[in-house]
Amino acid sequence: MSAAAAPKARFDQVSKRFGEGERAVQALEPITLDIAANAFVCLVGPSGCGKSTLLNLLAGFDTPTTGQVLMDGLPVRGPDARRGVVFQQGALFTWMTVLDNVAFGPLATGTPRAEAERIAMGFLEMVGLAAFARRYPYELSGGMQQRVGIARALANDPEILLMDEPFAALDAQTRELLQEEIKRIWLHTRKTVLWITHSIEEALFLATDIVVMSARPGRIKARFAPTFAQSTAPGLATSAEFVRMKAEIVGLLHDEARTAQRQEEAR
Ligand SMILES: Nc1ncnc2c1ncn2[C@@H]1O[C@H](COP(=O)(O)OP(=O)(O)OP(=O)(O)O)[C@@H](O)[C@H]1O
Repeated sequence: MSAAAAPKARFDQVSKRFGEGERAVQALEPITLDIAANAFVCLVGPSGCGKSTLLNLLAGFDTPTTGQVLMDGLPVRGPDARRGVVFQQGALFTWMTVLDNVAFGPLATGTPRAEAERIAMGFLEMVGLAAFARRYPYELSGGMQQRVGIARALANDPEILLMDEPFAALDAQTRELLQEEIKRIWLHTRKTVLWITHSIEEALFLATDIVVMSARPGRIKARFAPTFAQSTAPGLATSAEFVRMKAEIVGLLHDEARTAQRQEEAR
């Protein structure tokens, strides 16, 4: 019998507490979570349950209070290019062209300019923005800027993509189109992804693994393994299995959202 494949990333009994004394916030209870290589993991949970905290710990932006965060079995000690991060707002360099934004990572690691631009153009083509390479971010819509952000993250050839509500600021139509694009890119690259969303439909559409978190202090309440990420067929959201799973996750989140609301009111 073959041993189970080692996870790409692991949260090993990771907890996080912010601050000291009476004002301290226990953001995460000890959490153990494996992220398999090539998985598309979506974190869902009520506001303030610690989703961004978890993602930031894996990014290396912060350190756990207890436990450890591992990538390929080794502790994460700070940000590095093997993990690419995309935030809610693209955080592009406003003074650089789209091409230079995407070429920035390869240039920073010493890739000659011609080669860096070739790499950047390849990813701009992948997100459908090759024609906008010489434009500046302010000339692009919010959705286009997010696509540049994704191309920029991919250009660094990270082993894991960390996406903190990357589509939250977009309108519903743009969001749907970008979800299709992300699915296409994931099917093509099979990058390991950790993705935060408040949209259960988005999670069902994209994820191979949905992790439902409880209200703060964050714990893992349930996990689901939907199969819709493998399919680009139209009408997935109306299939019986999609509707059933969505209802189950909505039900689980309902009580947690109530608890989170009460916590907010008590603050
Ligand atoms: N740097 C910090 N200092 C103090 N408290 C913090 C800090 N960062 C996060 N918190 C608190 O930790 C808890 C978890 O926050 P986090 O941003 O991880 O939640 P989230 O699930 O991503 O929320 P949302 O869905 O609203 O983005 C919250 O109560 C938040 O106020």
